[in-house]
Amino acid sequence: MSKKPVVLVVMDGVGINESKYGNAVTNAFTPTLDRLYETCPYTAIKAHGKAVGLPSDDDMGNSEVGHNALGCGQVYSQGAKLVNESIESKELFKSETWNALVNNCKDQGVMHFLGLLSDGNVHSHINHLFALLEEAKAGGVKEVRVHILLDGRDVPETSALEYVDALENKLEELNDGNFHAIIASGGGRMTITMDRYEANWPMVEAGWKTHVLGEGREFTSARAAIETYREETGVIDQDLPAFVISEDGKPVGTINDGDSVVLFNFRGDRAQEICLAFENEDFDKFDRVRKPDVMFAGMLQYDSDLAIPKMFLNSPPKIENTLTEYLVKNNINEYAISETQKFGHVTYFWNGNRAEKFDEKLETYYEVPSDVIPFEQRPWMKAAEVTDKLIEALDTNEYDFLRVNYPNGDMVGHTGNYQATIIGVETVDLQLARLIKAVDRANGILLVTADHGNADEMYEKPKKEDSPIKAKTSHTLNKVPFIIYGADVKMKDGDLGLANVANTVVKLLGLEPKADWEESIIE
Ligand SMILES: O=C(O)[C@@H](CO)OP(=O)(O)O
Ligand SMILES: [Mn+2]
Ligand SMILES: [Mn+2]
Repeated sequence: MSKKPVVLVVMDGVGINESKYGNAVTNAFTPTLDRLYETCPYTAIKAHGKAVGLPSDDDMGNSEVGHNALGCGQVYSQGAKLVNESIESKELFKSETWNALVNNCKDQGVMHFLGLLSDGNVHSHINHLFALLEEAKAGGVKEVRVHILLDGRDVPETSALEYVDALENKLEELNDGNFHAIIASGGGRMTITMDRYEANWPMVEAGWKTHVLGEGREFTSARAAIETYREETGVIDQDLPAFVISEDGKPVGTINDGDSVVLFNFRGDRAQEICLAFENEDFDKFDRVRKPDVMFAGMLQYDSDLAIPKMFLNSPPKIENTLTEYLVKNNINEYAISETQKFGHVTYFWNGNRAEKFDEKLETYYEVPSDVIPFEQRPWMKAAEVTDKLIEALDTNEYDFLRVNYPNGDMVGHTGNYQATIIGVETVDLQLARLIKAVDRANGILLVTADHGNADEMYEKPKKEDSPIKAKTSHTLNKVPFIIYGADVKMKDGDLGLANVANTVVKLLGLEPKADWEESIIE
């Protein structure tokens, strides 16, 4: 077996885009990446759509599906697709869980729907909410409250009103003498409720106050809240403050004993914390003030090892037979590192949404705490600290396979700040330069890739030639690089994607490629 350690770098959100327009990758000063492209075998691989198990090729890639594909070598139907199918076939509404939720609240209580309101299809889809509303009415539910998280991160940065209007129209169409559904609360997805990896619990606390307790600045409609906040703050949708809808000085939709609550997001990282707040008896992350006795369910089970949440409307994809599982069986010693914002990406998503390790001895995780600050103010994030630790690990010569996620291209890219994103990409390039030296010392192999694009397209495509520049905050449909440094190998041509990486790693580690995975990228 080869003794060369393999180091894999995920440059989160760094895709390949031929156009230089608003391209914070090609317009950044990246001497290291440039040198790698000039001197190493490389190819471009798919990171979006069907290649990563999404419903269609119009779906941009994202970290969950990207890391799943990288870490398991197979293409699984992902949450977005599974939920579409179970809604279309009506399986979801025949489920015991759905019927229990409806029966729980139809005579006395209220049904609450909470989630991200857009058609981004990364965490949720507005059509799923519409189907839930229709079926709640058909099932005899009389009172419904909708708690909306505004997106602007998977969809254009100031598009919230389009989705709010669409929802208000839907509610108007459904409301009659027997059915009464209204928006009750909301706020930007980066200010309340949707924190991840315990980076910022106060965000979840703010969400709890808004949705459950009905405490916060009051407005008569979601539109009024959004318009007022936009005027007062000038921030984009994801950062809009929280709001509570009230009538005659009273919030219209607090969450109370006997109610049913459905979190309609299907992706797990940003869904788990609020689930814990609803479900855990001995919860200590913040003072809930009041914990209503509700029937709570998620669109999916977000973590099946830890059973979060306990009730769910769809089973998650059962991702099995992963790279880590195969490597630890072969006694390969692994090391995984990132900062908080992407820590679960290189551990939990990488291992097929698995929180537990396969082998405590052979898997080492290291998390560098992220800043809690808008990342356009610190586009370098914790990249240097992450590299320090990674180099330290590599220098021990104890690890055979090391992986790292640098969040900069993505997390800074999502702010829509072009200048900061260029600095983010340059930061990653600087880390690659440091890593190459350490890889040389270890006589190792360095793989450089990404999970999807983001920084490669920082401006929306102009509608007309002279349209003003509009920032783009979402991921892209572009391919991502796959570069191999330190090994004399030949790349295959053809239609390759993220799922082809696992067998490539296996080959470079000198192991037998797995026949039931997508083929390796190298001959
Ligand atoms: O921030 C997030 O939640 C998503 C975008 O919705 O980004 P990523 O998939 O890169 O984590
Ligand atoms: Mn990502
Ligand atoms: Mn992202």
